[in-house]
Amino acid sequence: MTISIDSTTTPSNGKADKNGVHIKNGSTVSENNRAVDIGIAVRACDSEAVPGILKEISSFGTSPPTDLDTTRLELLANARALVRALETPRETMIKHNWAQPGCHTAITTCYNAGVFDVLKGGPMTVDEIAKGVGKNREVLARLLKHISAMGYVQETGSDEYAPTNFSTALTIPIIGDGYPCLAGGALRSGLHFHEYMENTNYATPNAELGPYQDAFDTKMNMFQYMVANPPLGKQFNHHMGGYRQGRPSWMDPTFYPVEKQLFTGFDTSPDAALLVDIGGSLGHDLEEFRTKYPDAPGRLVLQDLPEVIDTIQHLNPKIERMSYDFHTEQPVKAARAYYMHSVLHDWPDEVCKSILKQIVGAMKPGYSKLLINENVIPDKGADWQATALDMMMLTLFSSKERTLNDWHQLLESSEFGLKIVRVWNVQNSQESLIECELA
Ligand SMILES: C[S@@+](CC[C@H](N)C(=O)[O-])C[C@H]1O[C@@H](n2cnc3c(N)ncnc32)[C@H](O)[C@@H]1O
Repeated sequence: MTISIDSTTTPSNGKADKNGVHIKNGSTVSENNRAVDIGIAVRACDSEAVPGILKEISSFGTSPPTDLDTTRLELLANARALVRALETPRETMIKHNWAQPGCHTAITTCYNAGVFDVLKGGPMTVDEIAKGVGKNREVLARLLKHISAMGYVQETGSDEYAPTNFSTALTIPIIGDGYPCLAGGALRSGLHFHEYMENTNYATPNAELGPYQDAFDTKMNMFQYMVANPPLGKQFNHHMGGYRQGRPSWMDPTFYPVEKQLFTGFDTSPDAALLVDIGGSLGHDLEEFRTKYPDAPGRLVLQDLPEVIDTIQHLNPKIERMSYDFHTEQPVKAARAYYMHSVLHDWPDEVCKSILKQIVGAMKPGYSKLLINENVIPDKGADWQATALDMMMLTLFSSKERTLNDWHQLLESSEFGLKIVRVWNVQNSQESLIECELA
């Protein structure tokens, strides 16, 4: 069967451009669709691939060691490939447009209502859950039904649910807070991005008046907006603590030889700084460093905006808290290493240069290092988590996850006199450690 779109019919409140493309509310529909048979939308996306994927999966045996992250990730990649191959395009389209956004909505609302905290003691009925959280039963029942249909809580009876490891993990604030934080202070920008691009004729987004400012009708950047709209700021800081859990960490000896690169040759004078974490949020990285290297010499300094530093409740007393705006003079001079984790990706090159200028001004030639913990997007075969983050950077900050070439261009720009000494990485890590020194 062939569907046809009547080329003489323009949507009543839409318009057609000179290519015959219908434009309505910022969306476009190409008339080329007329050539495609609807049958393709209702058959498995790639039945021919299914036997090969199943063979690959069966090669893992009946009880693969899923505690080994490499095995687990390979199996997961195959399982995802199997789902994509078996789903029809129509099903995938419905999943993207109804099921996944609906699931995010349902989880966010239940999370804010405290449902997952109560459900931890389950199985329990919706009546019991609604009573436990003191909220409207009718809506909770519908939200839970969708979360269950998506497989994230377990249905144990009619309007009765049991927790899963996923729903229980949501009760840890650094895991669960990502939902209300992104729902309230971020995702709107992505939802309106296509309109922003249409309105700007697909120009590279502008950082001052970008998609975020457009969608949120604000002059603030995302950090400022979240701080100005509590509890988004606090939730964002939790999210920063959560997204990195379980990933390979640069401070592990198999990733970066910390002792050889940082401790050897360290200036042992009393006020010498070992590591300055710039834009370090609540200090999760320095906490991890302190735990992994309890006898490390020198000061550990945590720097972030005062609104963030002032919200820190628990921090190892050996870590110094310092309110600092990274566009101003770096107060800690000649540290062994200045460190930034997921900071430069938030900003376009011009803003990064302002941040880098302050660091370079404080570095001691032949001694100080700049350590950047970020994605280095490969030319081929990029990881989906890294490209997902790139979409966030594009729509939230008009910035990007950088390729190796991008990093060379930014960091080795002649105005700084920096050179990349080495890019460190390990298997299964989306992030790298880019080690720089003054040239
Ligand atoms: C994406 S978060 C990364 C946080 C942390 N490094 C991590 O990886 O979990 C970026 C951090 O930069 C901080 N930041 C934004 N603007 C800043 C500024 N002008 N000066 C200092 N820190 C800033 C934010 O408050 C936030 O904590």
